[in-house]
Amino acid sequence: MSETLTIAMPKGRIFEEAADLLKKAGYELPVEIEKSRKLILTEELTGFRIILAKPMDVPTYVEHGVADLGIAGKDVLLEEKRDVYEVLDLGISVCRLAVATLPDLKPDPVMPKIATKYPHVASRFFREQGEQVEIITLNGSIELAPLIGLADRIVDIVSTGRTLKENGLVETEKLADITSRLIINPVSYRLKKNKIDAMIKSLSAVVEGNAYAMDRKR
Ligand SMILES: Nc1ncnc2c1ncn2[C@@H]1O[C@H](COP(=O)(O)OP(=O)(O)OP(=O)(O)O)[C@@H](O)[C@H]1O
Ligand SMILES: O=P(O)(O)OC[C@H]1O[C@H](OP(=O)(O)OP(=O)(O)O)[C@H](O)[C@@H]1O
Repeated sequence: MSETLTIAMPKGRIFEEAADLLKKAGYELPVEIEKSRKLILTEELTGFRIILAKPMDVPTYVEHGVADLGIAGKDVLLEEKRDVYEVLDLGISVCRLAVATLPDLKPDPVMPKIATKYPHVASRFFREQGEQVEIITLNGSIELAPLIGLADRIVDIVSTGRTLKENGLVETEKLADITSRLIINPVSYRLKKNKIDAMIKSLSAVVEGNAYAMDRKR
């Protein structure tokens, strides 16, 4: 039997763009993937197996080798620092990690509070800036924190800037540009090198084609 490749795909907003890339690269996805509640799906023809995971958990599945490959946001990789190879910038789910605040807020002069879903990234950033802060970890709706008096600033994803604008917040610093990446388990890469290299090659061609099309649009 030919060896199976298992890929951890993030549910949620990355899924559609990632699925589109895979299809364009010649990897058919199981037909039921759009409407099923199943979390493991196999493409019958190729034996290609897909597990559907929370975006933050994708690197965990790949590090432990239960998935050979995965697709994860750079934000997640910066936060988690897992033992995986990051082999390709897929150029999808483009956004940035940034600091934002209310424009007229008087920050706590002793120990400003920073609300975020990315406590490690935020701690590193403020440590490097030489600023002492208290990190408050939240799981979502981060923009709420300064509005309700829980934090002085936030570190969060900004894409269109609409969420900041509609909540009267302003971006003050950028921490990192973010896109989704293809990650690989180091052992899988040794054992299934040919198949994985073939996938990297065909995905790279699609990513390059997309970037070229974007450039032409500008
Ligand atoms: N507004 C956005 N625009 C573009 N990309 C984004 C945006 N927000 C997040 N992302 C990227 O998409 C990834 C997944 O985001 P998503 O909101 O689906 O996940 P999540 O917030 O971790 O999951 P959940 O909402 O299920 O808890 C992030 O890790 C980031 O790389
Ligand atoms: O700049 P924008 O285009 O407005 O996008 C940014 C928003 O998108 C993400 O939130 P998400 O929708 O994932 O919800 P969450 O707050 O529950 O994480 C992020 O956390 C911001 O809140």
